[in-house]
Amino acid sequence: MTHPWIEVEQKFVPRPGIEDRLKELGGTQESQISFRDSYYDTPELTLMKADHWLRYREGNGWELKCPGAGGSPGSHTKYVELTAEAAIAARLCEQLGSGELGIETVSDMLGQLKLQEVASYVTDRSVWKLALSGAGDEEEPLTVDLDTADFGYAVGEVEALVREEAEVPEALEKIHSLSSLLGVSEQEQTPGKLIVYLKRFRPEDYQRLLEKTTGKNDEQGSEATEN
Ligand SMILES: Cc1ncc(C[n+]2csc(CCOP(=O)(O)OP(=O)(O)OP(=O)(O)O)c2C)c(N)n1
Ligand SMILES: [Mg+2]
Repeated sequence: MTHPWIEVEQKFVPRPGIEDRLKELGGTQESQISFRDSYYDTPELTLMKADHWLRYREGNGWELKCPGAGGSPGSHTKYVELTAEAAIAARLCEQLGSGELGIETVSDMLGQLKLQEVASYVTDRSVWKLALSGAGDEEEPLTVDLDTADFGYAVGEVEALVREEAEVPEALEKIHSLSSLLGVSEQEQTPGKLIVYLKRFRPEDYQRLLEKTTGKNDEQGSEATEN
């Protein structure tokens, strides 16, 4: 079986003129897309509290982001993204302590696992690719996503996808270099769309998430602010 991708990313607040800056740095706009994400969890937010993020992305299907090994110090995050339904189903059973359900499609297990929709919104995304000068031809360029959610929140992210844990430090170095060229501060803690959505529209759930027991991801939770 192929390893799932490890997604290493840093979010930032897109400042005016960001597209011009990306062009100056040799970036090219790859696509402009629009998609709806619907996030699911138990009424107690068991998954999110354990840093697991289950969503249905229209056009892509089910996706589950789980924490990568080793934690995520600083302002970046690192997640393993599962997209194979059987793998997602197995991880959900494990995480929710339900034992084997004998069901391999996520839609069919929602009811038994008490998973319900907690957020749903459309994102307009402008996708940019940029190779840092000095990087070899064979190097994967970095991706910069400029997102605007339909509830009026804009956020950017610099992202690298790697296959192996050993590639994470190099990916981080590249992300930090590009972030600094884009004028993104190392200390910047920019919340993602879902966190801002919960804060605005599901404040009780947002509080529940903030009150989660101490763990390695608390630093992200406690420092998140809505800009
Ligand atoms: C306060 C706080 N913020 C973020 C997290 C982590 N987190 C929150 S929601 C969440 C899931 C949503 O991930 P995100 O990258 O923000 O979504 P999006 O950019 O639309 O998807 P992509 O196309 O990149 O796959 C995570 C990992 C946390 N645990 N606590
Ligand atoms: Mg992201």
